[in-house]
Amino acid sequence: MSQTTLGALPQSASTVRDWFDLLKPRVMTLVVFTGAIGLFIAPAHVNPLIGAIVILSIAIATGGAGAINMWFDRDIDAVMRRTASRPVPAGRVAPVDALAYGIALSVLSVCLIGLATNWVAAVTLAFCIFYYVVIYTMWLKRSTPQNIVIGGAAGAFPPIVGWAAATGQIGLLPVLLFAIVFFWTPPHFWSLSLYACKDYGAAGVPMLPVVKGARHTRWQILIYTILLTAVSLTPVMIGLTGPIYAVAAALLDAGFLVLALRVLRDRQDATGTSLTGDKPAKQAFRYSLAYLAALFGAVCVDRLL
Ligand code: HEM
Ligand SMILES: CC(C)=CCC/C(C)=C/CC/C(C)=C/COP(=O)(O)OP(=O)(O)O
Repeated sequence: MSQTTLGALPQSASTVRDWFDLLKPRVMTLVVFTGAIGLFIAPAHVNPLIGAIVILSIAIATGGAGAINMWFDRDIDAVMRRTASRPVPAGRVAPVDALAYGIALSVLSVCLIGLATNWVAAVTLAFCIFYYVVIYTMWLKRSTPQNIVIGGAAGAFPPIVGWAAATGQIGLLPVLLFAIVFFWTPPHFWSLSLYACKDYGAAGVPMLPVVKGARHTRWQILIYTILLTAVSLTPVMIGLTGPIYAVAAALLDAGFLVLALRVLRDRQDATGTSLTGDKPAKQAFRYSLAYLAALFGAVCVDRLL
């Protein structure tokens, strides 16, 4: 179905809920959390009001970028069961309105953080929006199975934004936090894509399991989880974090490695398709969310105590 055809769909009335859903609020919570931790652990005093504005700006940016993503992806979202009832493909919000809403929020977020803090934070946030909308959504998502590896960097910028807002600079610790989210994204998303894979195939999105198959994806999940373990322990190795983070990271990494191994060893047919209803992949996806939240929580506790 072409985007033009969808754009011409008759519209039914939108609700406040639709405008809220355009912001991808559930994903936003964790993105904003990582940005807030970047702000909290920075070695600078931040006025609480300014801190609240920074967190709000990251939330508005994530929401704005999400709305533009939903505008652009309305053709593929209409094909996938998971996304077909979203406000734009379901015809409750006109594509042009979703685009205008996303652009307005994106501009607002950059102005807000720039006026409240500094240009380093504003430029980093603007680049983050650009990366998610243009590099990931418009370019990589539809063109390569490495889409979420390279494009996934978009979701890794918020800790740098938070730190930059507090200090006016980009430090080594937030860069390591960026790297953690970067290496976390493939096991996070590929675990999900193992059992949501058919949808992506139908929509023509070249996600890894669609292009390379489930067996290859299982190996990639394990490889990236090992890389994630190495990266998440780097702050400990170079003395940027202390024992609280060291213990938390070691335990969380051990759990993720066990689950990634279970995904690899899941009972499967010759093509790698699960015979257990993808139970291990579902567990790994859920664990990925708890992992990132707990790891960032541990950095914060470790640095502030
Ligand atoms: C390119 C990178 C990523 C892709 C393709 C991706 C994709 C997805 C998908 C498809 C879901 C399923 C739920 C839904 O329908 O929205 C999901 C859930 C989720 N993702 Fe990601 N994700 C990525 C990166 C991230 C990042 C960087 C974060 C946060 C730091 C994040 C946080 C979450 C959360 C919190 C959920 C659970 C939402 C819920 O409760 O439904 N994701 N992700
Ligand atoms: C601060 C800021 C601007 C952050 C933007 C980065 C961001 C929102 C990262 C989260 C990544 C994400 C939701 C990917 C899913 O996109 P998708 O299009 O593949 O997923 P979908 O199929 O559910 O739409």
